[in-house]
Amino acid sequence: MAEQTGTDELLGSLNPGQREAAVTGASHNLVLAGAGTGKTTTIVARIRHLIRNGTAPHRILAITFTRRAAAEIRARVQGETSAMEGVGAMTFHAWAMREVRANPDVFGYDGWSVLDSDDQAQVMRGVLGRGKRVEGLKAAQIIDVVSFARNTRITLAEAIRAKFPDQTIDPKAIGAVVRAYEERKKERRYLNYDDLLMIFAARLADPAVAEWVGSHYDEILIDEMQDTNPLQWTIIDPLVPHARYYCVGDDAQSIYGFRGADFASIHSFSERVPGARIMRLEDNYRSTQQILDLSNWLLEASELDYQKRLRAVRGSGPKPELHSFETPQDEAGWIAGELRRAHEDGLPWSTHLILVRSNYSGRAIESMLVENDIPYVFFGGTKLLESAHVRDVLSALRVVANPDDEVAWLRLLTLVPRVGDRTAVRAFDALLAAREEGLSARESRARALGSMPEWLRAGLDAIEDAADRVDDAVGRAAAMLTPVLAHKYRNENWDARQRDLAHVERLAASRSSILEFIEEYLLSPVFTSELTADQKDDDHVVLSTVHSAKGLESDWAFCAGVSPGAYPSSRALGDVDAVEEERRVLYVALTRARDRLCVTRALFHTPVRAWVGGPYAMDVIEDAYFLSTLPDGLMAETVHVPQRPPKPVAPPGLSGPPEIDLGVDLGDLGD
Ligand SMILES: Nc1ncnc2c1ncn2[C@@H]1O[C@H](COP(=O)(O)OP(=O)(O)OP(=O)(O)O)[C@@H](O)[C@H]1O
Repeated sequence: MAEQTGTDELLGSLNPGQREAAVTGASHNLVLAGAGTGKTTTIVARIRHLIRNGTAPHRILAITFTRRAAAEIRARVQGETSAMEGVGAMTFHAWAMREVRANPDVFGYDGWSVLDSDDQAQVMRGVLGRGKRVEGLKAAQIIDVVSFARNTRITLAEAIRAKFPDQTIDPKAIGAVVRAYEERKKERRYLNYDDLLMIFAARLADPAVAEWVGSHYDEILIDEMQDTNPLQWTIIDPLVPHARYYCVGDDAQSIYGFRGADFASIHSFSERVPGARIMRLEDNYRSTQQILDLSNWLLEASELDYQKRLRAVRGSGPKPELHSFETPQDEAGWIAGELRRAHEDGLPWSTHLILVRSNYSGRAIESMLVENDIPYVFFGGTKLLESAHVRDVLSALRVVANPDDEVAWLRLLTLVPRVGDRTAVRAFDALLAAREEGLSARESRARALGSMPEWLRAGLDAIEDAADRVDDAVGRAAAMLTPVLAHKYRNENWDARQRDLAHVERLAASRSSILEFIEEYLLSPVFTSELTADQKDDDHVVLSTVHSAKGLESDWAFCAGVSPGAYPSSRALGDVDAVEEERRVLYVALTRARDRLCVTRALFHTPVRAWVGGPYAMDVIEDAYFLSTLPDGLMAETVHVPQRPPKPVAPPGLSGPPEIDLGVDLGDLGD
């Protein structure tokens, strides 16, 4: 294809390398670049450039890693002009879901419902409870290893060896359990996230289907290419002859290996996508050179050659700070204090980003932010559709959308006062029997739920009547269950939970079916605090797990919990690839700050030693700790010794232990 020539004002602000990457005329392209070098900026410029040169927005598809990234690309492409509206931007799962759901004739599986990980574990527990056992593994671990096998396209036996190298578990027992689980899924018409990708990929293997799907798009852009896995490649490969690919990635930011991502695949990109042009960007526009020196050092300390040395366009700034505390509480308290001080000095809350390793470690910071009245959004906190009260309401919608959905039925039925597990199972069996006789869903409910309160049947019928107005259906489900939920959650913040239900109703507006709505938000979740922040003060601090921090940046970034046993995680020790992935997690965290980077850690706290635990001794953990070889001069170090109040000394007249009668007064029992 000839190089395109139309211009967009955004192109004028790019450097020559970025500009070249944005206007490339090659059919397939890979932009391979380090943190903060403008990959997202370049994708946005590319899409705008394509549209200016005549590509219809709806023929452009941008695949992103999260819903948030998709929304950002859409917003930045559109800018002020409606001419740019209509670009598809979504995750791989959302894309697969959309194609599969929109074309049941091509893909099948109409009316099958998608389970999230908790529900999958529930189904697996059901299988394990029926006499099948795997010593040493929990339901969720078996689900994980199956998913790993499918995403990396290896056998279950290989996945078991990779995931549990030191454990003596019986692979045959896992095999038997997994077979039973798969049968159960089929009976109940359940799909999981991987199934959607597999259905899409399996049909794309038919060249006629690939040609047809490819004909919907002129260009498919993929962000965060380093985190694509072999299963996703089975979707990418068949479309190579039919669409143009524009992929963007950074091998040093690959942090999803544990889910099967294979960053090496971007090194063989030009073999997999013949004729692809590879372009590199090296100038970092985000951070000061001192922040990049630390990040560069971290990568250079690796045995792998990442070939990355970031240069700061912005020049110098203060050294990154390293703050050591006695306990995680001291650490969180100091961060909250810094934020408050900065705010009092006139800096907006949005100046700050706090990065944590896990949801669990985020909670300590979260409670400190609440205590200090600091508005925040937590990317990585509770997912809206996974919180208990929302799942309760969704169960009523799910049984209407898929009457075979056992997990949802049992959840719904056990919400009914005085209905326990046994009664719920009996009612479900009666429902199945009625359906097997050929009764409709509504007739089956009328027959099988005879002993249940009238509101349940009437409520489900009302939801079914509104099934194609999904927000109305959500409203009806919430109204039906409000009395029981208000009681169930009476001591657990019911008011806030009710607000979440109103959010769910709002999100459901304009969705075309219950299943589509639920799947969309299960596959690309929103966090509860994202929704409440919309309504609250717009100015807020962002607290994020590093894994949810892709693409984020801020003037000040606090990387919390950078302690021995956390970087690398002691669970990764002994596995070279896993330790390397831990390095990249820290690299992503360090490269988020523009001006001030504060790395914090709790060093002397004995419970930390107890938590890290595992088979490794503390000296092994300390040796592996990335910052144990930190050269002098890269960071400004402060050790915070807590100021404990002095112990009061008693005057001499008060000393000498008195003898105190510690016995209880027995009253007249002693007589
Ligand atoms: N040519 C440029 N001139 C000025 N600023 C730029 C330029 N390119 C990018 N930037 C700015 O640099 C910052 C980083 O850019 P961007 O987020 O696009 O990088 P990225 O490569 O996607 O980063 P990461 O992979 O680390 O998330 C942004 O604030 C962006 O506005």
